[in-house]
Amino acid sequence: MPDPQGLSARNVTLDYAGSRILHGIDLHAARGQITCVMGLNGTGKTSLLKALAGRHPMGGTVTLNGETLPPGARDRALAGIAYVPQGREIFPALTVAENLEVGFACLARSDRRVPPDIFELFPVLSEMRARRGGDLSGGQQQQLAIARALVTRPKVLLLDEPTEGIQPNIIAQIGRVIAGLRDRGDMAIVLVEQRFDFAWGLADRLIALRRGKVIRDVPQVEADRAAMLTDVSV
Ligand SMILES: Nc1ncnc2c1ncn2[C@@H]1O[C@H](COP(=O)(O)OP(=O)(O)OP(=O)(O)O)[C@@H](O)[C@H]1O
Repeated sequence: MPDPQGLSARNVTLDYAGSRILHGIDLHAARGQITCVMGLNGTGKTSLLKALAGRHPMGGTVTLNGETLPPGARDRALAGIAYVPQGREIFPALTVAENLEVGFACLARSDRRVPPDIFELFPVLSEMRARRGGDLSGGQQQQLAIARALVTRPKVLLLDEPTEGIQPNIIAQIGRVIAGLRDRGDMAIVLVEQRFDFAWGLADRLIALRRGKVIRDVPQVEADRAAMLTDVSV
């Protein structure tokens, strides 16, 4: 029985300059699970995450644990939605510590500290606290982007292609961190991912998008690997 707690989207639509990109998306990302969204390039995966994060105007509704969320990135962040964008968006001239502190903006003053478990999850960030974000490798920047999102103690973590441009040993490490966050049981994770095997290995639920519509939405244990692969790559 899936946990009814989590993030639900109903009939989400999104337009760019009058051109419809998302055509009424429904999804539920349960707390304590990884919901993986896959699909071809340009099919609307990033747009969907931006809509959920309040980064782009959308139609439809988004609820978190049954409460309807307001529009807008700041209010969604305050409600517990954290977004790790494609390309990471690290501030290159700020140090690792300063990049992490960017996450403080949506925390009460008394909560403005980096939880110590962040450095347990990403020991390299502890070693590199004083280094500039721009001096980090791609894999280190990805770890910093996820850590910055975790600083806000989110209820929902939206991850856009965290393995893009990253070497295989770091991909495996990032996979272990994402699985570990899921296993804590208190967060709904939505993962947009192009690497099929990575997604297949991590996901509890798989959603295939095509041309801005959900064409498959299935628990991983019930999914047909070949059918899913066809959905997201042909
Ligand atoms: N700011 C924008 N203005 C206009 N069109 C856009 C904008 N951003 C994306 N698009 C278009 O919207 C469609 C969906 O793009 P989106 O980036 O959401 O897809 P995606 O599935 O994440 O692709 P990718 O895997 O390449 O990142 C594409 O046709 C893209 O060209």
